Amino acid sequence: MDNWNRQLIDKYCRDYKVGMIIFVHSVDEYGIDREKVPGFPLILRYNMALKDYTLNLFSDIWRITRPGEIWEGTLQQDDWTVFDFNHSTYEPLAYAKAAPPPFLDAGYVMDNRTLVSVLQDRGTFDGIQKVFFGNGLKFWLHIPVLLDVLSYLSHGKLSLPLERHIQIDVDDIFVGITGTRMTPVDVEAVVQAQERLQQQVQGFKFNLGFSGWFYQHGNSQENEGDSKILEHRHKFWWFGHMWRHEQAHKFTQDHLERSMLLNYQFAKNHDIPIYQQYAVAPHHSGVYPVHEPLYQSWKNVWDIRVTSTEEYPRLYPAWRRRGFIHKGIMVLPRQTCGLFTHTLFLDKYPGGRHHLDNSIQGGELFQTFLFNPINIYMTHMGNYANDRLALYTFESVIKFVQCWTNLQLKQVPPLELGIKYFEMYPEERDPLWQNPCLYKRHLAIWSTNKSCDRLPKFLVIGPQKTGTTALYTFLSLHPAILSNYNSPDTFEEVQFFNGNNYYKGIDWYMEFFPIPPNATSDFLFEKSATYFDNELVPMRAHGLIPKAKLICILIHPAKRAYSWYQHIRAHNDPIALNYTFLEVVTADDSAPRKLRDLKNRCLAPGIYVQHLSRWLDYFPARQLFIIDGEWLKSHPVAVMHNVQRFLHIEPHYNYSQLIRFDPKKGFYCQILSEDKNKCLGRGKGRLYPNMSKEVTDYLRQFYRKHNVALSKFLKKNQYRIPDWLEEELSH
Ligand SMILES: Nc1ncnc2c1ncn2[C@@H]1O[C@H](COP(=O)(O)OS(=O)(=O)O)[C@@H](OP(=O)(O)O)[C@H]1O
Repeated sequence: MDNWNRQLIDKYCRDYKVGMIIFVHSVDEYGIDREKVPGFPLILRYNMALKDYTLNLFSDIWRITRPGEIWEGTLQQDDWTVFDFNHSTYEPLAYAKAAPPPFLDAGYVMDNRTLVSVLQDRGTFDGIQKVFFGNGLKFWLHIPVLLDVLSYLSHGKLSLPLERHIQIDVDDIFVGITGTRMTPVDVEAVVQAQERLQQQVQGFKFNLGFSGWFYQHGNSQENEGDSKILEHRHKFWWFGHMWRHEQAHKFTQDHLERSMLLNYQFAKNHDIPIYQQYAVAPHHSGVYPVHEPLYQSWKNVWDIRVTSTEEYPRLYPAWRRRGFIHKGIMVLPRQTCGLFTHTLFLDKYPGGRHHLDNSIQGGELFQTFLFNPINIYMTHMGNYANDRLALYTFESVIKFVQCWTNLQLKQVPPLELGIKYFEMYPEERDPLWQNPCLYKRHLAIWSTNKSCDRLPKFLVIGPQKTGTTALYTFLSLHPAILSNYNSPDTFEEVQFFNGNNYYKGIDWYMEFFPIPPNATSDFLFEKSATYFDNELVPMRAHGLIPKAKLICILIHPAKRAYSWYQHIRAHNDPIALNYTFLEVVTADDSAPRKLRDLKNRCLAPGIYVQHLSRWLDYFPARQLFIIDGEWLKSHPVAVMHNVQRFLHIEPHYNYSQLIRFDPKKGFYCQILSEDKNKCLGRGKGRLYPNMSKEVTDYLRQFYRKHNVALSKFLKKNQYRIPDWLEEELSH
């Protein structure tokens, strides 16, 4: 780094007490095995092979990481950097011994001293705290160390809690083919393992999921195993499934409720304690993508409030899994423990036993514990039978976690866990619905009678009062374009992606669309003029219909604001009736709150550049078409020609045969017959006085900088500049 930049960074770090974390790579140049750091009493020694790694017991950095153990044996990489220093600012964080390099030169002399592989600089030398890692994060122990370093250098701001909540679901406790199910000795082993785990995980109990129909469906020993489980039933938590383990998405609510009721009755008959308000669905089916009847049946039969899945937003990558709340049911992310329905024996473990052991000893499973304050795991009954792979896995990883970390493991009932999760991650409460057809796994657990063809291919996004209804009407005249059905509340607008309708889910949304007779050539669409300026809509629309095209209309923002004011006056808005347009747009901080709110609702949508940028954060510019609203009024035939080209729609219609200017209305209207037109209602194309010069000047000033920015934005993204904007900027 050149000197000037380096000085700037150093000053920044000193002034704001910002620390540095430095990963030092060994120099890959023959003959260079050590270097002095210029200006520092520090020497880097390169390309070392190390063994027997240990942490400095006396460092005050440790929070999550627990020092005191030795990671024995030779470490994998042989290009470690170690640190020699000569100043009290330095304090070792980790040490190791030198291991013989893989290719020994003649005359090689083993260095038996303790070598420093992670070094803290307390900042007394140059005023900046630093931590040097003599290698990257491939060595597992550097990951918890890094977490502690982050916490330390951020003065506690970047810290994960020490508490780790754990829940282990044993799914399908009676389900499994003969020969793979639990026998009485397996059940005893589970009970004993649970007792051991209770010493390490406060409040621990296995959480057993059952489908009653399968009870006593194994061989005689396995049936005894089933009875044994019930003998011990009060030692566990239980959660209900479908009676015959059905995949929820294939069934109606009626069927699901009957199935759940049978299972419920089974639990009652066998005195199984079910009071946790938790359930999971076989194969994640119906949880996500959401099958509404499952949620409803859960509520009706079991009063379920919490569930978990690996499928939201997608199975891979596991670290991106999130939760959401739907219809009052908390859906928590479930973690991967490395055991699946089919992994029944340790020697059949995919990739071999060492693969599982690596995952436990610092690898994926260990890191899952490390990074997630809340962990829900699931395995199936078969992994508790036979060689009891699940018990081995969980007991080993918990032991490992306790050996190398200070994490406090505990378990709380699922409802409490759900509440805790969303207190920790409130931003995850709202779901982000995605298109089930874009992911094979989701498609496989989505109802076969649903189809993504019932989702729009394009959206007219607004903003309000720019001519969106006229465009909607003109579009609907095209034989290959099908609009949504009307909503009883919001008429031709569905208003799904903004506001509370979004929480009703995608089934609700799809009900607004016909099943297109020809899915490839037909274009479903909807227009909701309030989409344009809503903060959440671009993200949500992109989540569900990322390939959709978008159309928006821009008129002069002052004109738009005035039309909107007239619109809400016509709808008897008390504030708009009480205040003139000038009073609304010039309301300052001392004005009543309701007036200020109205002003904001009136003017904010017209800051077009802000909203358009947000849309382009999610959608590529080529998917968005911008119409000059003045042209839509005066030359709608030409505009519709361009819209059809943008949509690539066939057949290409000449709109002069469909619409014509109606002198009485003063706008273009649909041609019904030679002498009859059908125009938009009285609410569109209202008559009202012109804006006063005073308010025109005021708004011109108000929007000036936004319009300048808009023009730059449009140019940058290769859009045509609307005539009204050209003219505005020429003033
Ligand atoms: N063909 C045709 N017929 C009638 N009106 C037309 C037409 N083309 C554009 N306009 C202009 O559309 C304005 C209403 O805009 P919107 O339909 O977007 O309003 S809304 O947001 O849906 O309420 C409406 O605004 P006002 O003039 O203020 O009523 C019209 O100027």
